[in-house]
Amino acid sequence: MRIVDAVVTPIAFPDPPLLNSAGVHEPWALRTIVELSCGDGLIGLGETYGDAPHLELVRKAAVALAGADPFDLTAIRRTVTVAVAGQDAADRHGLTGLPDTVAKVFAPFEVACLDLQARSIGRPVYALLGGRCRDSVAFSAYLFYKWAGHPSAPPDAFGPALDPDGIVAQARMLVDRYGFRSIKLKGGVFEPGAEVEAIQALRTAFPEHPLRLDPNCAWSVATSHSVAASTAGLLEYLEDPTPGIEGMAEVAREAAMPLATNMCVVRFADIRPAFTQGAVGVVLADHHYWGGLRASADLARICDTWGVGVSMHSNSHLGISLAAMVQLGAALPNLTYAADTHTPWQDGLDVVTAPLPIVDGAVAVPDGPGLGVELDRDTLARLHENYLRCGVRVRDDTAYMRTFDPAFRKLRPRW
Ligand SMILES: O=C([O-])C(=O)C[C@H](O)[C@@H](O)C(=O)[O-]
Ligand SMILES: [Mg+2]
Repeated sequence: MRIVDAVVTPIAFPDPPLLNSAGVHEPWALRTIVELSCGDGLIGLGETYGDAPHLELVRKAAVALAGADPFDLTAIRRTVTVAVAGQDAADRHGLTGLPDTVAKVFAPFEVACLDLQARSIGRPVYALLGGRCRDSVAFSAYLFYKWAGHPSAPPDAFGPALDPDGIVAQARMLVDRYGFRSIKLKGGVFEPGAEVEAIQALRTAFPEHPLRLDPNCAWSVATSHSVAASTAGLLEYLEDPTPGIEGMAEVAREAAMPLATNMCVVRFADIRPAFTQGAVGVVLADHHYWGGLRASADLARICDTWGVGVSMHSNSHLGISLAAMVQLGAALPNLTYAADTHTPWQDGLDVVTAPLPIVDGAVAVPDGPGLGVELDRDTLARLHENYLRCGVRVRDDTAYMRTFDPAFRKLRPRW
């Protein structure tokens, strides 16, 4: 098998005004869809970020992959490394430098190659990751403070959520629709006491659901200590309360609950300092920046060796990413927590013909060949038209927030 065609399509889809410590989601979320074809009717799919500097590198890598063997991921990674060398696509996660850039650019091609490999033998992707450990992969309800709608548009269907009652109503809507069995609140938006009240209200409304709070490093070490003390017994984990491995380690020494992260352990080089200092009890894997599904499985194995739990991180995404997360989640023996997903916020819109449904808070692992999803070409074309027209080229929650509140700044920590 040889790759004869690598098609890279940037897309944009509507996104509600979800608030976080950096600002607010813009009306359009960007993604890039990768299709690898071997000329025999088989197509492998991948999905990644849509920010312009990243897209440019994905395009360069795609050109360089013509003629590559989709089974030779070592050679494909080498080709990607050469194609992106010297061109840093630094991003808002602080991912920067060649190893981080290679991991992010290689990831959608690795997923697409695994999709191709699996399709060519009529087996699901999880079979290439060591086999299936579970029949379904659990996801959590991912709550956000949000405005009623984007200020330039009418209110959206989700409604506002700006206080504990609004957060509980949002949780109720997501739990009723999808059956989620655990709940994560994106914090770092209001002063910490208000967010603790929201957690207390969630605990009263959902006595059995494990709860998580993630302020994306909006708090100092001292504030984190105090929030950890007032949420002891309420949270299954507290995610990224404060910036940096050292700060997290200080908080972890006193916190009753494990600390989780997708911000201070984001590459293999972070593991030793974070784990030796006891900074985190849970790592949120994300194949989009850890370098694909196999690299994420390696991460999970290292976590297991250290007695660190594994969950999964998400950014606004569509159904190819969800399918990749499900295939990975199926194969990870130690996926001990429900994974994050932004899927409900896309309100049914997808780039695949039959999106994997979330039922009873979980996605049943598909047994069909490859990732288990097919591209919806009409929707792909429509979302690409959105991309051409929408004018957004890099996700910038802070700049968008500043159009409404010019004094707003991204402060980490803020409180
Ligand atoms: O767990 C996290 O930190 C995230 O999911 C990061 C995302 O960017 C989230 O904050 C968002 O969508 O605003
Ligand atoms: Mg997080």
